[in-house]
Amino acid sequence: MVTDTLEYQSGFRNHFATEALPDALPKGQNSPQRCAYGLYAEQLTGSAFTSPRPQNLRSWLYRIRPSVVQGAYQPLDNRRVATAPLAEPAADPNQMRWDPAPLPEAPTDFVDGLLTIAVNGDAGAQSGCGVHVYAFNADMTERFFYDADGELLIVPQLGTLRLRTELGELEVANGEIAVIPRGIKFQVRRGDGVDAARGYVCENYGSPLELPGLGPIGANGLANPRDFLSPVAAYEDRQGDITLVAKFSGRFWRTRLDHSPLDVVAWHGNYAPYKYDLANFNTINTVSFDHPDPSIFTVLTSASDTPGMANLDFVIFPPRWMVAENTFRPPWFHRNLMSEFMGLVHGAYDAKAEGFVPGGASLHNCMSPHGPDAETFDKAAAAELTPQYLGNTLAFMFESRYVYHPTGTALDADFRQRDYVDVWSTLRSHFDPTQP
Ligand SMILES: O=C(O)Cc1cc(O)ccc1O
Ligand SMILES: [Fe+2]
Repeated sequence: MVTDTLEYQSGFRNHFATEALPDALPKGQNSPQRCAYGLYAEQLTGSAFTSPRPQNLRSWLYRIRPSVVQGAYQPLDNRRVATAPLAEPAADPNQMRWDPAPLPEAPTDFVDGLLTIAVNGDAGAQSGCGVHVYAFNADMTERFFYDADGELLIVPQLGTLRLRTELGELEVANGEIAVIPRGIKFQVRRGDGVDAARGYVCENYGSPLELPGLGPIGANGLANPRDFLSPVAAYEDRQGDITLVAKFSGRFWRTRLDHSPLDVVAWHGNYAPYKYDLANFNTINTVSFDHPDPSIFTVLTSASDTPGMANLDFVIFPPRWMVAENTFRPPWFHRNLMSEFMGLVHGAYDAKAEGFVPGGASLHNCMSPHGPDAETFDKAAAAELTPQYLGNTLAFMFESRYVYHPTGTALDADFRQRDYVDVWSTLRSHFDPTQP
């Protein structure tokens, strides 16, 4: 358990410079003949060297030992985590919903507590994503992890997380998110007083998440850059019998280290983990009529090769005023090209009266019809349209141009709601050709 308060640097993808010891960062250059304190310089890139400047991501790490000091990797069995493309892709047009994944009884850490719900695209082609839930009750102490297949967008639902990364530590609570860029080594512990933790992870195989363009909204709004927080350098100089787990090309691997990989004394650059408190989202919505498209709630987006068609959009449905006049206010019935995975961080979601609970999930794939359940429809069609504050709510969506393939484990899970489609079955025809 960890109790200290952490320090952060603010700004989305800023060029940060941070050192845990004075003058550990070289001045005016990246790779001096000898680094201060006997450190090794190591560059970590998150883009091609030749990526355009706005997409160019790299950091310089000054560490006690370079990352090459490691043993040989051996395969590590992990049947709970899958990667796209699946050997037997199983997408179907049914609407799907799950209760929260059960919390483990036996000691289970974050890596062992991951369970894949669905994947899309092709990790090897750097497109699509994997959607996992995690449920764990043990801290990683001698185990560290990195993911070469994608960056990890972590959405806690139960229990604060302490993310100990090569570039420093972050604490992430319910209502906040964290992003660990591809390749960064880290371990996950529980925050102070947390017994068991649960939440969602989107493993983005595609281009790194960035802030959406604001178009006519202007220079401010939605997620503002200064609210994104990255850690300050923090290192441990610790020997031990350490295991480094890697997710590489769809499989898990492990190697031995005789030291902690969290040995970066100083770093500078724009490739770093970050966190964001969703309460800082400047929500913009209608003040006249009709329910806007949910793209207006985009927090972060990962571009695909086709402009406007995201590899992945991370969208939230935050607390907000509903004031639309002469309007059916909840989400409308719809069928979309984009595929939608949803989760609930807390409270209730305005399209579903029952059954979609915090920690649960739903999947509405390309062109699968969905929308308000029958109870929500009846209430909203009759509601008095006074200004209404939707306070206790925080849902999110991982929306993608690529169809999600649920894993066999998710399809067969006890916590899958096999009768989900019935939430719409009592919607009856009200049609009367004599009543305009
Ligand atoms: O399906 C959902 O609940 C997500 C969603 C919300 C909304 O307000 C409009 C469209 C949409 O897909
Ligand atoms: Fe939808």
